Amino acid sequence: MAHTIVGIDSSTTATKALLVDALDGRVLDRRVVRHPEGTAVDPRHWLKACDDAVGDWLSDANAVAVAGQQHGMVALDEDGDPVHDALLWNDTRSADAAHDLVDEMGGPQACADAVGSVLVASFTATKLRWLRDHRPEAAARTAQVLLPHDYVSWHLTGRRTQAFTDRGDASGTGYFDARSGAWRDDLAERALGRPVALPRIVTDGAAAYEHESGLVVTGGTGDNMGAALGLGLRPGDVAVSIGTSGVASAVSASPVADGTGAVTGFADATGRYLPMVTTMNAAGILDLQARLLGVDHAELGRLALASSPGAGGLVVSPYYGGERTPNRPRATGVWSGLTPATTREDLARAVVEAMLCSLADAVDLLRERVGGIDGRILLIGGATANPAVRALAPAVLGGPVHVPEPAEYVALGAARQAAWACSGQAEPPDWDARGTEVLEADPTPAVRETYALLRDRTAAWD
Ligand SMILES: Nc1ncnc2c1ncn2[C@@H]1O[C@H](COP(=O)(O)OP(=O)(O)O)[C@@H](O)[C@H]1O
Ligand SMILES: O=C(CO)[C@@H](O)[C@H](O)COP(=O)(O)O
Repeated sequence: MAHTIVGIDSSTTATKALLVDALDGRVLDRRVVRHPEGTAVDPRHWLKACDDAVGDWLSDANAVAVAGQQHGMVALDEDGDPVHDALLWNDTRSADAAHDLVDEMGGPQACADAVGSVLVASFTATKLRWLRDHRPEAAARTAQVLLPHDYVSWHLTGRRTQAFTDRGDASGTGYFDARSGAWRDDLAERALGRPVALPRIVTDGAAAYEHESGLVVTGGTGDNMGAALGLGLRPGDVAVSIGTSGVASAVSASPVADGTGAVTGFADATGRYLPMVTTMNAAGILDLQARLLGVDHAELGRLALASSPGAGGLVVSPYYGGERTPNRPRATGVWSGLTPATTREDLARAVVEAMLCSLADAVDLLRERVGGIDGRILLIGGATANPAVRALAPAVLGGPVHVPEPAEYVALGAARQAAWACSGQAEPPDWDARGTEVLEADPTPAVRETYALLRDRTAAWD
């Protein structure tokens, strides 16, 4: 029998599927199917994208797992059909609901103590509250709430079992106690205004469902937990992901409850925790800048590298779509320092520097609020392919940056979880670590200083 595993990343922009050798984690094939754009999406698109990406791989595979964009609200009726578009992690319409829920829970620290994180608009609970207040007829029909990865995993079982999730993704809902690993049904009910069914929690590395063919479906996890598993993230290291979101994350043996809200105290996919700092404006602002300049990513990178540190005095506050870190859901982008001498090269450089400054803030917050993070910075995610991002990352982050060999680490993490379930072992399989390139550059602290000035000056403008 073939020993193959399928790992799926159902991300914000696309479904990325990997066919992997179960024994050593070698990637045998890879497919990508894009998702619709926007922050509210009919979740059935993800099922079709999954089917199209996976094709006939499952007929021969031993196991499959899905890791998915965190937090999205998939509200389903009694028949399992969506009552509303899924509101994604980067949809900020529930910012007021987040504020109200945190107050109702007794304030930020009490909220973090209860669920591991201080709720912001990204969290599923806030989206349920928005549904209650703005789409009451849809809220009244909601029988079950799933996360994006749960919805796709359930589909892969043919819906022959009760829907399921894992503690990693559950910890991003706002109605799950990350410390004890149990649902807080009362908080889900309080958010939606009525009782609602939640998926069963599948233990890390366990099978959630086995088809008659022998194909095992495992619990899956959130995309950032998947990336940590795929990378084999070690204690002390920080993974910096530059996808639609910007993320700084680290594994931790103990739970984190940061009442300032900067660090979200998620669970991971191996029985530990994954404290994280997340930004909402990462690769997307490079995409927009490339469009505005009428160039592709390669040319954007070339232009940025042809400018100089500080982009000729141009500084950007990159919170174009509202921001989560800092918590400024109504923010828009701000450019400062345009002069008659500003060049296209400066316009490209300024956004790359701004995006990296925002990630450097995220790394600093993680290091300040979580102990023992003194290891490597590992850079992953789509925008890591950009030569300007690679060249400027060590300069802006102020030290060496390790870039693991290009791979879909979220999908690889899902595959590793699926292989783990087949192995029957207590720990995930010890697949060979991928090679890492070390990037170094002279630090440019002045770039971060001017960024911080603009960030703080514009805080009152939202
Ligand atoms: N060479 C590049 N330079 C800059 N951004 C890039 C490059 N290649 C891909 N991207 C961007 O990376 C993002 C996708 O990254 P990915 O980690 O897959 O994100 P997500 O998990 O949100 O789907 C997209 O915004 C894409 O345009
Ligand atoms: O909201 C978060 C983490 O809390 C995001 O990291 C989402 O999980 C989406 O990730 P990408 O699609 O950008 O990878």
